Amino acid sequence: RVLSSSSSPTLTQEEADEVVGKGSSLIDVNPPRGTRDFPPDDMRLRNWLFQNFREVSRILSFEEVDFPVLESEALFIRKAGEEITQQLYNFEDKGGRRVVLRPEITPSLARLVIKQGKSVSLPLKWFTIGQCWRYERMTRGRRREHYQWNMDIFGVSKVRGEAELIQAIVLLFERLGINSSDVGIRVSSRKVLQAVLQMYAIPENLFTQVCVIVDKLGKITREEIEKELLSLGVSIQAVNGIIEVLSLKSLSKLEEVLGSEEEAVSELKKLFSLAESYGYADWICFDASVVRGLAYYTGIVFEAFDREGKLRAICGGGRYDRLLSTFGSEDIPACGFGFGDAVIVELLKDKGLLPDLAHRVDDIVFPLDEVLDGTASRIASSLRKKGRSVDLVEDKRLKWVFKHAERIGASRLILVGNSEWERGAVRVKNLSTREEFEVKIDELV
Ligand SMILES: OCc1cccc(Br)n1
Repeated sequence: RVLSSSSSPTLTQEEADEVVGKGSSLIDVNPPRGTRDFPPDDMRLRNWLFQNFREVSRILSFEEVDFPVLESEALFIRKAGEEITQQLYNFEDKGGRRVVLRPEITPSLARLVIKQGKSVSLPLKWFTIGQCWRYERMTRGRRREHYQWNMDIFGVSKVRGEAELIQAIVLLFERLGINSSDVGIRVSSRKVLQAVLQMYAIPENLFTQVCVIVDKLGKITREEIEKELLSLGVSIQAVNGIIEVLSLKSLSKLEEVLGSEEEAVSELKKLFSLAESYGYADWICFDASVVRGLAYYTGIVFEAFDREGKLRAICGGGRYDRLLSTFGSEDIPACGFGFGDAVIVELLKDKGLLPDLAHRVDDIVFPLDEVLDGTASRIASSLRKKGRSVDLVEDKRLKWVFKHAERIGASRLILVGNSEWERGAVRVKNLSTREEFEVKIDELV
């Protein structure tokens, strides 16, 4: 049996040939449905985006954490009918455990906070960038994986937490060249809906399901929303009241409806006041229709959107003060957001803001004669030890080498030739000034 690296028996060569068919059709070279490869150009763009995520996280003094993509299914079993829990990429592993490829990261963050218990001092501010999965019938041909930047704060109960997170989002956009005329951030609070449900004496235990339904406002018809709410036992008066309040776009109107003593109102006013102090007030707007689709949000919620209205939400988040108790632990106030890697790239494309990230190297070293291949290796090695990126080329015509140098944006072309080498030197061509000169090897830096 052919042993794989994990020394568990895999296919014999004959079995492998049967699978592929000796000399017959090629295997399917595409990645699994709904997933992506990242060839060099795409990987450079992804690294550039993730480097900006990381830099903003550092600037906000967040610490990086990471988790397995594979999690226990139990972490994501929720009864509120969210799309995310109805599309779990779940399966039973060989040990009979129910596991999932995680659909989001917040539950893993909560799990680690609980696990670390008293050993973590609050507040804690963690960030991570990780791949998330869903299993959706490919009828809609949507992706099954994306990468998400998450920033979360545990231990801050005031809206200072949300204000910090929104600044991170604004800083990220500004770093990418996006401004507040391109993108806005809608802000509301689930306490708005909570207050409305109380006005209509709707039982608290329906709150989460109502949130998940009204999150679909704008995505499904008002009739469908009404139907789903009525099926929960919400009266038609309450349905109309809910939709009326959720269509408010003015905080002062909300205050007229709910009163200034209502927590939803005072918290939102505080957040908008902090936004002025942070200097990002022009980015945010109150919009009562924002509830976000995750069951566990309990307070302020927000989402960034492109003002042309062409794209899905760019990122979103909110407060989730009672997530830990759903895992049987003491609650710790928390807030966070998720920022996916797909919509932002569509927005950058639309705005002509994709950066030029061609492959770049410092030097190309090329022996003009194959007997100098050892010398060329020594020169390349010496430059690399000094931290220069070097592309060591051989078996190519000089014409190709010049084209290659242009293509990868090399700064210098270092030609190793017999005559120069006899003088202990090499020929250096500066590819930006086109200057060419001979350099003694021990002076080459
Ligand atoms: O935002 C929902 C979601 C979750 C996991 C994977 C993908 Br693609 N999308």
